[in-house]
Amino acid sequence: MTKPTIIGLTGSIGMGKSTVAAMFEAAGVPVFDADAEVRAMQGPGGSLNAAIEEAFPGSTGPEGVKREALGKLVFGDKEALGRLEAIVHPAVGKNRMKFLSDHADAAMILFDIPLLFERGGHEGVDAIVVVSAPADVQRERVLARAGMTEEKFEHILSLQVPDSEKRERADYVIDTGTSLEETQAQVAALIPKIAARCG
Ligand SMILES: CC(C)(COP(=O)(O)OP(=O)(O)OC[C@H]1O[C@@H](n2cnc3c(N)ncnc32)[C@H](O)[C@@H]1O)[C@@H](O)C(=O)NCCC(=O)NCCS
Ligand SMILES: Nc1ncnc2c1ncn2[C@@H]1O[C@H](COP(=O)(O)OP(=O)(O)OP(=O)(O)O)[C@@H](O)[C@H]1O
Repeated sequence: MTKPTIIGLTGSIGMGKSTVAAMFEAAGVPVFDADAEVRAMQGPGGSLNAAIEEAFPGSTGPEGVKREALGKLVFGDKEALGRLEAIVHPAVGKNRMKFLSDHADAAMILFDIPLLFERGGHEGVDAIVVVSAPADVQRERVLARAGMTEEKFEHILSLQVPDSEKRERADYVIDTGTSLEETQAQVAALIPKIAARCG
């Protein structure tokens, strides 16, 4: 049996990863969403909550991890973020391997991984797709989110490989600074291209 072609989808904060991943999924490509995995493992009864509570006392409750409060603790404190990542990332990696074996017969699968370059995940994928929009569009989108501040946004940006570098390292770039329809058309055109390149 041939192995599925693995697409690694990434992009900086607010660039449109989740939106573009949903477009791939609607086109029939199974999607592994790293952020969604984290949210599930940090939700009510989540498997990571006990370890996170131990490392960050008071950071969880019946609703699971208090994300905004934990974000305030770790975004701005590299050591604290490192401790959180050491709890979260191995669990995400394990789930990704399970997803891969569960979809071993798919022609193509997509990993939506915000920190693909930062964590070296790009080495395990067949095609890297970066979602990107002009910086002013990104800023406007992110600052419109509840609980977001200029300071938090700048700090998160400083933790991520810059958009310009991501674009350079991409096999394909999807522009999300345009309408959703135009982005959708780019996704529809890209799928057969990746199939032809990797198949
Ligand atoms: C600290 C947490 C609880 C805050 O949750 P919250 O819902 O407020 O923010 P959210 O997860 O949507 O992240 C906001 C933005 O920051 C980015 N981000 C999150 N964690 C990191 C990180 N470790 N390094 C760089 N960017 C990050 C996200 O990709 C997103 O663009 C959460 O981000 C978390 O658990 N982060 C650590 C796990 C992680 O690295 N997740 C991202 C990749 S799987
Ligand atoms: N052409 C477009 N393509 C993608 N998203 C768009 C487009 N036009 C507007 N948007 C909006 O931009 C936002 C992008 O958010 P999305 O959650 O997809 O980004 P993300 O990269 O997954 O964010 P994060 O890094 O914070 O998890 C959505 O609200 C989406 O509706």
